[in-house]
Amino acid sequence: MEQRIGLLGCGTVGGGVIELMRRRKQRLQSLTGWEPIIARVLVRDVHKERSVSLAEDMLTNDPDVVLGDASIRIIIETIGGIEPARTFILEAIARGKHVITANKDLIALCGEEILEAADAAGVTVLYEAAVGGAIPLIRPLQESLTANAISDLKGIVNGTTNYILSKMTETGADFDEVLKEAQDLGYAESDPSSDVDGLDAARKLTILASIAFYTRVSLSDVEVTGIRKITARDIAYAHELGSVIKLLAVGTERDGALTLHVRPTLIPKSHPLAHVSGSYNALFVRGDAAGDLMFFGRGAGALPTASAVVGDAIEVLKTMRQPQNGGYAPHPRPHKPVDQERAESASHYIRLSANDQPGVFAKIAGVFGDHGVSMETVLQKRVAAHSAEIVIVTHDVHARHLRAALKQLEAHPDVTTIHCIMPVERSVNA
Ligand SMILES: NC(=O)C1=CN([C@@H]2O[C@H](COP(=O)(O)OP(=O)(O)OC[C@H]3O[C@@H](n4cnc5c(N)ncnc54)[C@H](OP(=O)(O)O)[C@@H]3O)[C@@H](O)[C@H]2O)C=CC1
Ligand SMILES: N[C@@H](CC=O)C(=O)O
Repeated sequence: MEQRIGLLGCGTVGGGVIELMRRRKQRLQSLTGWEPIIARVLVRDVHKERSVSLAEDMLTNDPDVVLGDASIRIIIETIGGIEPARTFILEAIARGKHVITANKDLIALCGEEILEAADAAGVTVLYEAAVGGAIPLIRPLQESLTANAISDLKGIVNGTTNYILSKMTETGADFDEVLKEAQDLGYAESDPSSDVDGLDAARKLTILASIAFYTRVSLSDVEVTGIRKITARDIAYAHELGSVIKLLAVGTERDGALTLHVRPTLIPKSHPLAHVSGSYNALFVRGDAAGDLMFFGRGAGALPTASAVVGDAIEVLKTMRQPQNGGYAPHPRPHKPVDQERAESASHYIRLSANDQPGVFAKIAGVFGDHGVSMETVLQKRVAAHSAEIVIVTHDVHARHLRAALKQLEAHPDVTTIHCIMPVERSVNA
C-alpha cells in the first residue's frame, strides 16, 4: 500500500533524500510494509536545476499544496532555519502528519514547542540528521544508553569547520578558499557564519546535552568561540607543539551542574580526535555503566545526511500507529544549573605579540606567575624589528586565574596584542 510523503526543500539534503529513497525502494517496502512515495516537493524556485530528476507536477512553491494534502501523512523538512520551517512543521503536526527534520537550528531553539505539539497531536517527530549527519547519535543517546548517567560529551560536531581546519593544516590553504570549497561540497549552512562562528556546533551541543544529561539546555547556556581567529600561524605553532587545532564541543556534568562550551582546542597528534579529518565528525560519550564510547562518521553532505533522514522515515513508517517522541521533550525533566566556573582546570595555548626587548619574557612570565599560572612550553620568535611573537602552553590552570593574568597582560605596556587563547586537550576524555 502507498504511503505519500511531502518533502519540504530539495537542496543538498532534500536531493540526497530523494536519491536514497529511490535506491532503497525495495528495502523500504519490505522493511515497513508500505510503499513510500515522495508525492510533493516544496521549493522556493520551481525552475531551478536540481541534483535529482523530478516530474514537473511534483514541484511546487505553494506550501498549502503539500501541507494541505490530506493523503500525505509524513513530512520531511529540509529547508533549514527557523521560519518558515517552524510554521510549516507546526502546521503539519496540527494536521496529524508525522515529521522528520534535519534542522538543528529549529530543534535547538524550538524543540520543546515542536515535540510538545507532536505529543499532543499523537504524531512522531524524529531528527537524527540534526546532529552528526550520518552518525547515529540521537537514538543511541535516547534509547540504547538511557540507563546510564552520562557525565561527558566531547567531540567534533561541525563538518565545515573541521574541513576548513583540516585543509588549512594539510595544505596550508587560505581560510576563504577552503570555506568556498566546503560550501561547494554542500557542507556549509546557507549562512556559513553559523559554522565558522561555532553556532551550528553550539546548537548541536544543546540538543545532545538535553538528551544525554536528561535536562533542558538552552542555546544561551553554551559558551561559544568560533574559528575566525585561528590563523595559519596558530596552525604552524600547533604543529611545532606536536598538535592540531580542532573545534571541540564539550559538555560535562559534575555534581549535578553542567559545563557547556564550543571552542577551538589544541589536541596532541596522538589523540584519536586529531585524526578526525575533513567533513568527518566524532563524539566521545562517557556513561557510568557503559564506560567510554566513541561515535565516528560523516557529519555533513547529501547522502550521509540523507542516510539519517531516510533511517528516520523507515522508523516512522514502521511505527506509524505508535507515536514515540522519546528523548528530548515530552516528559518533565529536572532542571540542572549551568555553571561554567565549575570547569575543571585545563592547560591553555596562548599566542601574543610583545615588544622585543631584553627581559620582556621574564616580565610576562612574572604576570602569569603572580596569578599562579605556570608554563609548560614556550616558543619565542622575532617577527619584526622590535616585535616578538610568544606562544605559551600553560600547565593546568583554573579559568579564573588565567582570565586574571590575561586581563593584566592586556594592559601591560610590553604586550601589543593577545591573538589567540584556546584550551589544550590532553588525552581521551581526560
Ligand atoms: N548540508 C548538510 O550537510 C547538512 C544539512 N543539515 C540541515 O538540513 C537542512 C537543509 O540543508 P541543505 O540541504 O544543506 O540546504 P540547501 O540550502 O541546500 O536547501 C534548502 C532547500 O530549501 C528550499 N527552501 C528554502 N527556503 C524555502 C522557503 N521559504 N520555502 C520553500 N522552500 C524553501 C530551497 O529551495 P530552492 O532550491 O528553490 O532554493 C532548497 O531546496 C538545514 O536545516 C541544515 O542545517 C543537516 C545535516 C547536514
Ligand atoms: N553545516 C553543518 C552541516 C551538518 O550539520 C556542518 O558543517 O556540520
